[in-house]
Amino acid sequence: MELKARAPGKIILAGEHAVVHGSTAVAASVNLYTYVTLRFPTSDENDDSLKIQLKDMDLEFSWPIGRLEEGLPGFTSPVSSTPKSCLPESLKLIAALVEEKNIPEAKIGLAAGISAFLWLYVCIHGYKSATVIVTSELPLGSGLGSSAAICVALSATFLALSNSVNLDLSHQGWLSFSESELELVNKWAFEGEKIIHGKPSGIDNTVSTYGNMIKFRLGELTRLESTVPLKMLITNTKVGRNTKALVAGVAERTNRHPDAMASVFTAVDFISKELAELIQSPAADDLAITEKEEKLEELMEMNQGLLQSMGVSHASIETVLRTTLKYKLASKLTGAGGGGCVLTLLPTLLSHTVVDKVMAELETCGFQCLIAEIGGKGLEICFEGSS
Ligand SMILES: Nc1ncnc2c1ncn2[C@@H]1O[C@H](COP(=O)(O)OP(=O)(O)OP(=O)(O)O)[C@@H](O)[C@H]1O
Ligand SMILES: C[C@@](O)(CCO)CC(=O)[O-]
Ligand SMILES: [Mg+2]
Repeated sequence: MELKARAPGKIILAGEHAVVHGSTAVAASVNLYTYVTLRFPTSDENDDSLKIQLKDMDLEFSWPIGRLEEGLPGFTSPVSSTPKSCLPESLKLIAALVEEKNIPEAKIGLAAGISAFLWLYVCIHGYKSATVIVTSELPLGSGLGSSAAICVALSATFLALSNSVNLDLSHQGWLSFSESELELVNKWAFEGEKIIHGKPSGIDNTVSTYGNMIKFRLGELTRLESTVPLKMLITNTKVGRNTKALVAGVAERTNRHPDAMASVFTAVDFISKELAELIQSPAADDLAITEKEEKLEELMEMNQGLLQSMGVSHASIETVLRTTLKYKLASKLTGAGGGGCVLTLLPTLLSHTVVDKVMAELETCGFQCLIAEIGGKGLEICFEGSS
């Protein structure tokens, strides 16, 4: 039996980092996906190992089942219906199993993703042979939620072939999960994100699971329907960074300046709530849309200023801000910052010539530009051969 899942990346329109500290944030899925295929060997294949193939990087890691039983004991009767947190003792055992694979130094960031994979798999399927294949359209570690997308896609394939989910195996093409199944996948994916991020808010896995646009606060999501088209230019500065370290940096700054940072988080909360109201309020004509876009630009600028005061901007992000401002366009970082991706609102009436010019200028700085569709579908699965 072979099954494939795809889970989208995301942009955060307002509220990253502050959301970890209890503020509201607004996020939307993007039409770039991580794909995970799960295959159990047939009895005559005689394959007694757990393998993960990272196709885009031409890497494969594999553990004999006996090595998993010995290195990560206690999973002879796995439970897929109750998401389990990976405690520090188990994380140490997993780290040892990953270390044995001698991941090339330049790709060492992958260790976190491989650890999340091992945890989710062993919790849900125990010591069962399988091959897992991963491909992704998302840049890794760039603020577009690659860690959440892989955790959602892994959890979905593992759960779909467990006894916690009932699926129509004859369905052709991409298939959505039921609400209760999505909730279960999202909870497991959050456990994976905890391994990668340390202290995630859960917004990234939630928007990847459910898709569309959401308002999120303290684990609670509200679905949003935008009345404006919302076209965003995404500029990848290609400056590598790691969400776990950036989230930890904001927590340290909060410990040093608790009152000042509490005010920053409160300001972000108001910005996110206003932004959510704004994008949902009716817009009768072009004038109303333009007015909304202007307000949205102001909120993005204010949020960026507050992200700077949290210490998560970067010289490359500032270069994008300065460049887009020359064309009177507003931008903010998206995701964890420290490099990674920047969003620029492209107003509805903006001419193609200006868009082309700004993109060309950003690209001469060595950045990569893309205009992604936002607010599309969330997690979907498909039985191989039918997509
Ligand atoms: N396709 C993938 N294959 C293997 N590991 C992956 C994959 N996608 C993500 N990861 C893991 O997630 C890490 C990147 O996660 P990180 O949270 O730092 O960035 P991000 O999720 O892309 O951005 P943000 O959290 O700001 O949205 C990678 O270093 C790797 O460990
Ligand atoms: C930086 C952060 O707020 C968003 C990363 O996309 C972390 C999180 O919410 O888990
Ligand atoms: Mg991430």
